[in-house]
Amino acid sequence: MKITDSVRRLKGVGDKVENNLNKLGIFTVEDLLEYYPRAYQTYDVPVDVSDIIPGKHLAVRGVLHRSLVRIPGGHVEKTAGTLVDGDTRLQLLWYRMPYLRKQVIAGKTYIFYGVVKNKNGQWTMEQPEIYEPEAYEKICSTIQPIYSLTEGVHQKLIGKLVRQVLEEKTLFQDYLPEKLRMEFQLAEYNFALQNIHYPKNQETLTLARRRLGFDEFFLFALAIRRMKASRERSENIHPASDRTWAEQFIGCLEYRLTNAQLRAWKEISADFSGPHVMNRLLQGDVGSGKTVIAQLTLLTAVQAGYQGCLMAPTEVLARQHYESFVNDFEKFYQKTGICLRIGLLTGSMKAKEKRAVYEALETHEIDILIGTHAVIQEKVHFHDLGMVITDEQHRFGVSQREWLFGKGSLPHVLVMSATPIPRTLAIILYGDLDISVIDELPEKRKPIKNCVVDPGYRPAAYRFIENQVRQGHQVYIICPMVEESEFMDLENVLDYTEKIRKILPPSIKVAYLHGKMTGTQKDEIMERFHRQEIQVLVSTTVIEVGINVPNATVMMVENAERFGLAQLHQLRGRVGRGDDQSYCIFVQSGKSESAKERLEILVKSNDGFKIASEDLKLRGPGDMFGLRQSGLMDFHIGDLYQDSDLLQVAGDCAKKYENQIPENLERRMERYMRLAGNDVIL
Ligand SMILES: Nc1ncnc2c1ncn2[C@@H]1O[C@H](COP(=O)(O)OP(=O)(O)OP(=O)(O)O)[C@@H](O)[C@H]1O
Repeated sequence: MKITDSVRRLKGVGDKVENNLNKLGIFTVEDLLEYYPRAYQTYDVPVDVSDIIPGKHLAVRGVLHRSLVRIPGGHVEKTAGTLVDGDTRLQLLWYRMPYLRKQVIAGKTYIFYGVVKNKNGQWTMEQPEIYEPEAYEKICSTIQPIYSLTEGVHQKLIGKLVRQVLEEKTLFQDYLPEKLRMEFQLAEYNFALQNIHYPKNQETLTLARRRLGFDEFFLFALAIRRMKASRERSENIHPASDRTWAEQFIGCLEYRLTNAQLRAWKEISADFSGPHVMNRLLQGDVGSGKTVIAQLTLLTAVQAGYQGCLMAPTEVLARQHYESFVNDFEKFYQKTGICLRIGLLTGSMKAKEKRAVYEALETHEIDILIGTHAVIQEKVHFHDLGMVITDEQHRFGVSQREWLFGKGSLPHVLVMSATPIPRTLAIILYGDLDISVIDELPEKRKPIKNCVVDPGYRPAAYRFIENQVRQGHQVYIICPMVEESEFMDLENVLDYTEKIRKILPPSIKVAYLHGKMTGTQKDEIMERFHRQEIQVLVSTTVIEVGINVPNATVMMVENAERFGLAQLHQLRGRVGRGDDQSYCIFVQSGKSESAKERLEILVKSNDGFKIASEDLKLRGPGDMFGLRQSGLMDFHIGDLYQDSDLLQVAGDCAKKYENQIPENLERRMERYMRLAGNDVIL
């Protein structure tokens, strides 16, 4: 067997299973081995009912004195049973599993595995796994993997297939020389694979994770270094030396650019007149003012006679940029008489509208095109594209390269990023790009006032919100779910909107926004929010990136404990974008002290990188696969924030051993580049 073989080679994989595995992105044996568990379960020694500890995964031993019964009522079919031990009773509850009533026999001893919660005043274990004592014995004191699943692929199947491959002892040769492994304290590769799937104990799991995380970062860093070394910087065929429009534009702004913005602009502007095409990263924390730099850049390209294009990661954001560009360049026109023609192209536009945009681009009747990535890649032909601005999640891969360069236009490229990463790490990750950093917020900005509260604070929060709206401001409320779920007791956008409409006076317009709405519906809501026709927007995290409504001054996050801190930091970045004092209310449901402590980090700091890194320290390495930070450069295991030390090690190692690494690593390098969202970077 070779690792590049199809999973079809494995015992137990026929057409149907293969198809289902493919849905999970598993095509080859290697894909399967790198389909790492999303979490682990520790199967401890069983306890008696009287010894249960709520809130923890537990194995409880007990005899059901009566058969399981059906619980009437509710939307979902329920089956229940009760374990009794002296005065303590534990209710066992299963949803949609009526067959258990026949399988589980009264009078027999079982082990029930799950989390004990207080449900309506009763200790309850929901959806417990059921084991006969002999079966439990086999897994007792082990750490078992939990894989993400899809229809037709269950835990046991993946486990069985993975074991089958792991038994092939000769499958992998560690490509890292032993000397290097020793120097950087890295486990051997086969050991790591074995222990990431079936850890012997917590310690071997930590070692495995470190090694495999290292591999991802190392090969990625190596690929970036090789690319940088091998790439001959293309010639600058779109020089632009006249800055007068940009200077006029700066003169028309209602605010002064910060020193950091001016510095970034100077660096970008120097690229325009340099000998090589621009390939630059513009990095700045939330709300630091990257958009105006993008405007200056595009304006300068247009002044030199070229077209420019700005690609946004979502439709909502593309439209928002479009509206603000049209607005800002209209003001510019009023003051200077210089007219820029802006176009919009998104997936949800009608075919006829799109055709009109294609035509206008070819005939150069549009100077700046704003759109999403999806549409821009296909049928678009520019007359002379000189400048492309994109975001970090969409650095260009092979297909986009064809699109960009196939037409011989060789434009400048500026990549924008709001991910707060220290420069040393940015150099490893973006080593192929020049880097400009906006490390300063506009001077008039007042720091956001934050608080972490429990749900009992809501009435006061609503009064506060009402007050802010009376003063002309707007409010976001974030819920983790779109609609109610019987499995998770979390706030959801639809019910919350209904509830808060009743609580707030009718003059306050409340609307909702979530990812299941169509593009047009979302646009409509966002436009109305921009126009201040909506004062309170209840939303999922769809508004996480980029939304800019400076009039919004309150962000209330329900079930804040459910989110990663980096994500909460991005969310919080939606307020505090204007001169007014802004507020962020994190509502923590549940009493967990550690969750509160985590959220307090946000209250204390506004430094995105520090926040994400502190988060890890608090949670400790035991929670390695817990809440991931928001998904920039999704490596399988490595997380930029949690593993920043490892990234640094991998970067150092790539630098030091660049020329001593075996030749045949190309395939794997490419693999990790693709993983991180970059086929091959320009
Ligand atoms: N120097 C400045 N002084 C005052 N306000 C500014 C300055 N620069 C930008 N702004 C304003 O700050 C707000 C945020 O800027 P912008 O939308 O460019 O942020 P961003 O860097 O793109 O942030 P994010 O990554 O969160 O989208 C905008 O309303 C913008 O007009």
